[in-house]
Amino acid sequence: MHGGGPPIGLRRRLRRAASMVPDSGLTGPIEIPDPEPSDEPKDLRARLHRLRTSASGTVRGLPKVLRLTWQASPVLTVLIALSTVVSGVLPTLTAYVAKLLLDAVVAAVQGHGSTARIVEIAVFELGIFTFTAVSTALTNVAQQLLQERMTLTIRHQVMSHAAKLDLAFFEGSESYDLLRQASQEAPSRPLSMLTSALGLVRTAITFASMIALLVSVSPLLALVALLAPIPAFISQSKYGSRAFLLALYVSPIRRRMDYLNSLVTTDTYAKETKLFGLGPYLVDRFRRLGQAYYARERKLTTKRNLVGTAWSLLSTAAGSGIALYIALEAVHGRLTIGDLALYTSAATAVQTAVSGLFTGFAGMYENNLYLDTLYQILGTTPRITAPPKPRPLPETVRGHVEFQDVSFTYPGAEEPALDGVTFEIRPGETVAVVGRNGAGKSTLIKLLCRLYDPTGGRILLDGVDIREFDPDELRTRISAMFQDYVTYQGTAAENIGLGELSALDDRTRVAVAADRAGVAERIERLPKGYDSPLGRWFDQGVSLSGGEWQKVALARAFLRDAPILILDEPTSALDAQAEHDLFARLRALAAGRTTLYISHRFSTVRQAEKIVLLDHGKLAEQGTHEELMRLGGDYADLFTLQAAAYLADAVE
Ligand SMILES: Nc1ncnc2c1ncn2[C@@H]1O[C@H](COP(=O)(O)OP(=O)(O)OP(=O)(O)O)[C@@H](O)[C@H]1O
Repeated sequence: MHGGGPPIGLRRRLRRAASMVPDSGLTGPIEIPDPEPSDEPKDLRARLHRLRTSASGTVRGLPKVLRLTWQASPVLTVLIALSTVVSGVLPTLTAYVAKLLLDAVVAAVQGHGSTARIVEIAVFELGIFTFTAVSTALTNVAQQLLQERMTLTIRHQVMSHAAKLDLAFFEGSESYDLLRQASQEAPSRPLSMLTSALGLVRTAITFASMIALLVSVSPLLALVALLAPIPAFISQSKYGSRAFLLALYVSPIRRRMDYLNSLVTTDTYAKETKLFGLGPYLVDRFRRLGQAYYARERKLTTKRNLVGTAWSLLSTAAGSGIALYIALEAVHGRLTIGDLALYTSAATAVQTAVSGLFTGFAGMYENNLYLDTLYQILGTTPRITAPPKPRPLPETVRGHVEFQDVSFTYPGAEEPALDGVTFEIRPGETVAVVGRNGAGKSTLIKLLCRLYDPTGGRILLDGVDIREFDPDELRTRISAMFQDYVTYQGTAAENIGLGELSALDDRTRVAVAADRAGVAERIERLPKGYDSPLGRWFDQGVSLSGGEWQKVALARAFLRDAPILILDEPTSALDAQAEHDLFARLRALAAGRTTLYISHRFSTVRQAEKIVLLDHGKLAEQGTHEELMRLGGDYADLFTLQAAAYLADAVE
């Protein structure tokens, strides 16, 4: 188990909670599972054991937190630690000075004390109050600054680490929550963890010094002050841990509520929700989920507070009994009025300290669980890395690509996406990959870009296994447009320039790339030309059509002067004319470059020098258009099917 990870019992319960909530966010039952675990022994020994396990896990999480806060700012960390110790002693000191003052006043009233002594104590008290105020202010400043520093440091760490992670991490289903939590929740956690831990230290100091002070007055009083808060402590620990469990159990429900909320309030979904009339259905589901969540929360909050109050009344009764006893003792002169005041403030302080101990620990425990996700992300190492001695890529890559018996199965998948694929692309050749949906075409491209490594076989570039190169360097020799290309919220020039960072500000190169993609004229017509912001995040952003966005993405791919060009369905959103123009230009563009494109449109596919047909991950046919037509196989069938549809339309 991870040092600070949830104990195994909790993990099991969480898994069960997750499995009890339906996978779909849209349908299925909405009830929340009961946070009370039923399959775990509830006797005292089992409870103590659970407490010990979670306590040791939490304590083991501390050094890592200290390292994080130290990294963020050593000065602020020391400042906070110092002020904690000081503020731990201050309440005891204040109580003691108050006792001295009272005793001095009583003595003066009885005629055997001096006013000078009272003034002396009052000045000392003023000093303590001033010191308390200053140290509280300093602690607040240090805490706020440290929080900001920590948030920046951790978000920076998560971002720079995420930038190095493999595509597999992002495409895996578990990563979504991890990344979201690490960037949204985790930054604030280390400081809360540290504050809770320091709070514990402070409380412990107050507690110990108060008890010591009480012992000096009367050991019996010290014992009673120690025992009185126990009932309150027990009820706190019971309901506090339940509240935490509930929070964890309802998080899948809250996530679903967030999702439903975004479906109704986000522009991208608005068209469909309106057309299919989903609004009332989604809103009602949100309402019912919210009700179930609230009902459970209400039950727990009410019970926790009512039962908690009942238990703490016991403590209060015990405390008041003692206060009465001291009062009577003071009347008889066996204790002083100052002792009575001291006991009153000590009893309150000890009681607050006891509940503080619990809250502090519960806070640490909870923070530690969140931090676990942070460590999990920071501990994930990319698998696709450069070999110890990467082979340098030649200055001019010829672009000779060979797939040799390449197989690939996605992590967690049962069926292979590619199965023993062997084919060759000669330098400068243009190859089209065709096949039905899910045949493995995009997977082929991901492997060539080394976004995944084959599970079997190898891919050669100019005769060298691509795993021998540094993947980052390899990727500089490849330019690609993916099926799900990105629409950046930036200007037209930036949208194209991101294809080659060194050319980001080179307006001439950007314009040439735009021209190649057939979008130059459209960009020039925009209000600010290449400086027009695209996308709706901007006040004056221009909304491009789907096909225009695709041309911008193509321009981005064309900007990079790489020996290998990969286009995954480059014309899916283009009109017939634009598609024709693009392929007419592609010939010139692809000259001297190895080009691989995926397309479902056979009119464009037939122009390729070689066509590769994938079927269920296997290479089924390859050759030129004429060869494959003569073969009369799957390609010929698909081509004829599409051509017949066009012809039928033409005849009608
Ligand atoms: N990230 C992934 N994790 C698991 N399985 C995946 C992943 N991506 C794709 N697959 C599966 O791998 C198979 C091949 O997918 P791929 O995207 O390569 O198909 P394709 O030929 O490009 O399809 P299309 O024509 O629809 O774009 C599919 O069965 C798909 O379900």
